[in-house]
Amino acid sequence: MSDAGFSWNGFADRAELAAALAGHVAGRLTKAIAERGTGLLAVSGGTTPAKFFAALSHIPIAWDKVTVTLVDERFVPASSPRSNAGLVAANLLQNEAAAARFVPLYHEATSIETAAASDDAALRSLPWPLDVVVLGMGGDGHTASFFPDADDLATLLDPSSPRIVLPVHAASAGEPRLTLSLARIVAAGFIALHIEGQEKRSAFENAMAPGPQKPIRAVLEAAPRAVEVFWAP
Ligand SMILES: O=C(O)[C@H](O)[C@@H](O)[C@H](O)[C@H](O)COP(=O)(O)O
Repeated sequence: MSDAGFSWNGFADRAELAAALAGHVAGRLTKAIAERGTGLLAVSGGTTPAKFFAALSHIPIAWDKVTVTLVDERFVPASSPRSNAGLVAANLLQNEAAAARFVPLYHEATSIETAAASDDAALRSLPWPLDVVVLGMGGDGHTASFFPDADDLATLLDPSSPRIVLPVHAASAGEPRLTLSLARIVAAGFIALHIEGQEKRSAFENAMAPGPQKPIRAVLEAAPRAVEVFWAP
């Protein structure tokens, strides 16, 4: 299956997907390091990526030249079981990948707005654009923390936003979120969407069908290059 906005990569099982996606990401980071001396990777959290993270962590690339950050983060400390930073620390920043520099999004702040503003300033020094971004997707068609019920969703999805990090309030999100802006996500050299299971496949196909635009389709339509979808049953 292929479409202008995406290219479909289906796998027989989740282990095969994890190995393939890890290989693609490692290759893209190696190419970036060769071309510009550094690699910048943003990954998503949630329950899907752990196997992919483990596979990537074992691949011997020049991890000391790679900066890893998050596509989005729940407004919780790394010690929380809800923390994406905690997930990345436990599953990706291990083995060979332990040498990478990690830039988290969460830090204590009086509000999510204050945290997003200080993140926005702090992350400006990273070697943008992203070389690789790995997105997930919820059954409601959200990606990153672009939840369909988010306050001011239009700001989050603004492809011309000057912001790097934005605050998110969405009843369905569980807690306030910090997210990379769509503008930064779609500027990545390689954009992967990692989804697993029939429910997510159906949700993706529904989001691509004519009808009210879901956030995942806003990302695909704003991306200047096809998004590589990685799916296994
Ligand atoms: O913080 C998060 O939860 C993620 O960044 C989010 O965008 C995730 O990719 C989707 O919600 C899918 O989550 P699952 O992998 O748990 O289905």
